[in-house]
Amino acid sequence: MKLTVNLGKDSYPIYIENNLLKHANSLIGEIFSGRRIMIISDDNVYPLYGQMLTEQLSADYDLSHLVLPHGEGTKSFQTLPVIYGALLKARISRSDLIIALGGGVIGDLAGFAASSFLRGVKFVQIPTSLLAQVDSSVGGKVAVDLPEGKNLVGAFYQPKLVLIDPLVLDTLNPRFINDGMGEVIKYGCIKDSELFCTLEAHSSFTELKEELPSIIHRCVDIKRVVVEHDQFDTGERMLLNFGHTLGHTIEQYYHYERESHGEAVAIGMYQITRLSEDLGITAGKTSLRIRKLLEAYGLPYECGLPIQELLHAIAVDKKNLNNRLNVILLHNIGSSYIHPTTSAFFSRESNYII
Ligand SMILES: NC(=O)c1ccc[n+]([C@@H]2O[C@H](COP(=O)([O-])OP(=O)(O)OC[C@H]3O[C@@H](n4cnc5c(N)ncnc54)[C@H](O)[C@@H]3O)[C@@H](O)[C@H]2O)c1
Ligand SMILES: O=C(O)C(=O)C[C@@H](O)[C@H](O)[C@H](O)COP(=O)(O)O
Ligand SMILES: [Zn+2]
Repeated sequence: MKLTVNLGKDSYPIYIENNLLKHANSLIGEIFSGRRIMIISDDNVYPLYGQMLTEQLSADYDLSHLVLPHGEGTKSFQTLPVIYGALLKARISRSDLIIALGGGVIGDLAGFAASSFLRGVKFVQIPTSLLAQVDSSVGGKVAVDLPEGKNLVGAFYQPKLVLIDPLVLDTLNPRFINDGMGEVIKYGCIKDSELFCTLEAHSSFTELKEELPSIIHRCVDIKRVVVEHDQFDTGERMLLNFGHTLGHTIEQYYHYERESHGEAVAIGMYQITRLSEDLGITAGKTSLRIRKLLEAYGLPYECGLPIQELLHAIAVDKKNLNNRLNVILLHNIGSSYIHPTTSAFFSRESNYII
């Protein structure tokens, strides 16, 4: 399956196919005619898939690689000099290429390094986690975290190519399968009630496996359309942030060490919907449907934190504009909108526990 993200001169193809990694070479050759390639990966993924890639590419290119420790802690400002140093050592120039081989951490981090090194080096996304395949490898948001908040330093920088091989998910830890399902459920909530119903009908990842390539395709296609309409996140793209206002603050509160991104977003989606349902904004029973689906796919829906604890981190959310906190709410499943509000939305009951 092939999709194209149409963004004028920044357009790029996305391929989704089992065993794609085995012939990545030819697809990379279609978009890159330079000499040097640096593969950036982590210490879980590179031992599994690095060789498959290097065996194909080493005949045609000067290859180097950088393997970083896995985990969200690596997606930090402190890792950037390590990457820039490796790029300099490998003599990567603007005519060369960076390949991000890994989950969302590697994609966001290597993508940001690619956007900033020499003011921009081409990069390719080879996402290996479910979350990265359905969400982070597409759309060009690249970033690192700061202690004060998620993704606070970043750029919009589109890849030249995205290669999605669903078979690599066979080696992914079940926790991170569930994690990726958090973003899949998000797409159902914001844009696709049919997808949501399909997920309800299967009610576990094992049952869903046969349909996985088409589910990945559906999610990527939803994101493609949104990004084509609003690449720079000034309107419709904010809908992709459903559950993230609370989700990002939960991640930050626990120093990016407790809830994974998908888990935190899962809690965020349920809790914001519970709040908006209480306010009569969202149709009754919507939060219950979300909660049941999160439970079925092994995701949390609460974390026991008083919402007061999160207010300062909510204040640095990137959707906040002109002193308005823009939160993403649902009318009902499949229908989302941007709700401009203030911190009173979150603090009207001071002891609200999420
Ligand atoms: N840019 C975006 O649009 C966007 C969208 C969603 C999430 N994100 C970001 O993505 C990050 C989370 O991504 P993630 O969930 O992929 O985390 P991750 O990159 O940490 O990957 C999860 C874990 O799985 C391992 N792994 C990855 N692929 C594997 C495979 N095939 N086999 C075995 N192990 C494998 C990794 O080493 C890691 O331990 C967060 O930082 C989040 O903010 C960005
Ligand atoms: O691509 C987008 O736009 C998204 O919001 C997708 C989110 O799933 C993702 O977590 C993104 O990194 C959040 O971006 P941020 O702008 O809230 O940092
Ligand atoms: Zn996300």
